[in-house]
Order: sequence, then C-alpha cells, then structure tokens
Amino acid sequence: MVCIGIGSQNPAKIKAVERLIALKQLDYTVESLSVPSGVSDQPMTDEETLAGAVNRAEAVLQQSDAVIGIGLEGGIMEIGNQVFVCNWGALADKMGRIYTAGGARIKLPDLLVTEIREGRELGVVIDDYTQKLNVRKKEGTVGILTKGLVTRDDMFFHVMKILYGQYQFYNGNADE
Ligand SMILES: O=P(O)(O)OP(=O)(O)OP(=O)(O)OC[C@H]1O[C@@H](n2cnc3c(O)ncnc32)[C@H](O)[C@@H]1O
Ligand SMILES: [Mg+2]
Repeated sequence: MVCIGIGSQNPAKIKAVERLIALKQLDYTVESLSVPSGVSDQPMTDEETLAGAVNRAEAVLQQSDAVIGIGLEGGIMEIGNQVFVCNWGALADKMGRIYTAGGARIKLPDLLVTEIREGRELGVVIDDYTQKLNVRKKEGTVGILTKGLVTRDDMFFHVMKILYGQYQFYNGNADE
C-alpha cells in the first residue's frame, strides 16, 4: 500500500494526518519519521516556521518510500507588540511540488512571552504554566488557551485539509 509520511513523532501531528486519511477514506498507510526541521527548536517568525514545515516535508520524501511527505511546524510570530503561536504545514509530492498552508494563530499571555524571550521553548513553558506534562503532544497551547475547544490535532487537521485539498485541486481531483 502507498505510504504517506509525516516528519515528526509528535502524536498530535500524527493524529492530524490519520484524521485526514479517515475523513477522505484514503488508501494510505502512515509512517512517522524523525527528520530535521532545519530551523531552530523554537521558530520565532512565520518565515522560519514555514521553512521548518517545508524542510520536514522534503526530508520525509528523501528518507522514506512515502509518496507524500508532510511537515507540520509550530512556532511564534509577532504583530506589533503582540506575540502569537503560529502553525504551518507543507505537503511534498514525488513530482517535486510543494503545497503549503497556515494554521490558527492565538495570542500568548505575556507571562509566557517573557519566558520564551529568555530562550525557553514554548513546549517547556506551557508545561510549567499548566503543571502538566507534554502539553505539546496532547491538547497543545491552543487547547490550553481555548479550554479544549480547539486542540493541537484539531488545528493541524484543519491544516491537513487545506494541504490535501490543494494537492487534489492541482492534480485534477485524483480521488474524486
Ligand atoms: O517533535 P516535533 O515534531 O518537533 O514537535 P514539537 O511539539 O516540538 O512541535 P514543533 O517543533 O512544531 O514546535 C516548535 C516549538 O513550539 C512549541 N509549540 C508549538 N506549538 C505548540 C503548542 O500548540 N503547544 C505546545 N507547544 C507548542 C513546541 O513545543 C516547540 O517548542
Ligand atoms: Mg520540535
């Protein structure tokens, strides 16, 4: 069976891919691979976060037999003096095409921003703040800040729909 590869072992990201496959009833197996994002562990701009997603998607194709490589990346970005969590996704195919999609943004509380500016990763900071373990692998910061109304896999599932929808659009609705 053909394989779709996701460039992360993070369960929230893997779940988003699996939810897309279930929704579209696709005949893909899912392989999760640890690949380098090629950007910092804590991307600080949209540009860097998007680059991480694209690098991961391309690395998946190089490192596996997958016909589609997916990269999902979280980071932060600033508008004026407000700091938001941002999210980007990329889908790379065997034809060398790359599709990209942005995910939800949500403003970070100042307390968390201060700690990130001191050099700590959001994943660590949000665990401290909530007194929970591995928030980034579960509901995510977006899940915490929305009281579970939108979880990290919900958010990346939406990104996956935008990625796969474009892949279909530009490939003549391959599975319609
Ligand atoms: O194993 P990988 O795929 O790297 O998964 P990750 O949780 O580290 O996720 P990213 O590298 O995409 O995210 C970059 C940083 O931002 C953090 N981050 C981004 N979005 C987050 C969220 O919704 N909840 C918690 N941490 C988040 C994450 O923990 C990292 O410190
Ligand atoms: Mg990471």
